[in-house]
Amino acid sequence: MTTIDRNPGTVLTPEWFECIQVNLSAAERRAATLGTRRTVKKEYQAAWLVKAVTCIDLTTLAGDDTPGRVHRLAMKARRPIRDDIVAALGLSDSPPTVGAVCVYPTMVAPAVKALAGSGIPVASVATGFPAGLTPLPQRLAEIRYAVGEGAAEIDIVISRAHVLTQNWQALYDEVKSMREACGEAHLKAILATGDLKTLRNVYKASMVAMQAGADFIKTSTGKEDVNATLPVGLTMLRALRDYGEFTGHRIGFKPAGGLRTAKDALTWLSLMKEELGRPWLEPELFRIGASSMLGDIERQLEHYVTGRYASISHHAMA
Ligand SMILES: O=C[C@H](O)COP(=O)(O)O
Repeated sequence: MTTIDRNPGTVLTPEWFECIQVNLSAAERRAATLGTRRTVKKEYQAAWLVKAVTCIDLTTLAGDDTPGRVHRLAMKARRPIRDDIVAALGLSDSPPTVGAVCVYPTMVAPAVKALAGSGIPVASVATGFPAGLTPLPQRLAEIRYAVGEGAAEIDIVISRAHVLTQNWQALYDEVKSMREACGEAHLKAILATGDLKTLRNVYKASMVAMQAGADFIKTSTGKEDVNATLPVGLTMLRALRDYGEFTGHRIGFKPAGGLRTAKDALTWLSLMKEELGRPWLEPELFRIGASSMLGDIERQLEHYVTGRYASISHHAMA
């Protein structure tokens, strides 16, 4: 795995975002053509789908999660594609694994245990996920708990109120304190973009989170009414690119929520490649947060190697 230098952040610099304008119809137009204009076929599509698998944060974030479910998910994370398909793809020497397994804090320990020796990191949501409305000291304590249990990545949620009231200093201070609580664990800042009302707010929140030291910016919790959309993704990637131009730092991106199909994976990979180029097609800089996308990808790969579609019930549900 390539190591990317962590984002040290900057001081809060409103000049980088306060006058930003985002053209909604241009963003929507661009998003609408992405899945049609650029299509990858046959062996290229298979290669892209394998790439997508390596970038998945395989997720379970349900009230009825149990150590047993997390264990099963971890086994799927180790072997996300069936052995016969992997063999037919010629990948048996280095079978793909997923980018990470993402769980609630109390499920970190079983996940770490089940993934021991695999090199697959455990990501934990924290900070009062999904609403983020518990008091800050408890939110920071939750990060420290998850890190103590062995989480290598922490998916924090921001206080949407700070964005909706344009209180950039409060948002910056919050994310910076969370980054400090993370220590060596990487911080992914979930902006919950479906709650932020405008693309301008999405751009500004992205920029403030990066200035406060976020290693990744992530669209959604999967629990908002509207989760990852392409116009939002495009806006966040423009902020990420601008931040890179200002600072020289590469920040990761994670669309999440409602992404279910192989086609979704291909579309988001296309967006990454067009906006940021090849370096962002690696798990160090790109993750897809998904609880139920892997089954469709495996099915498409099976079709590629056998020429037939298996029933969806033949594949694992993740
Ligand atoms: O962070 C990941 C999301 O919670 C996953 O959302 P999903 O269940 O809609 O795939």
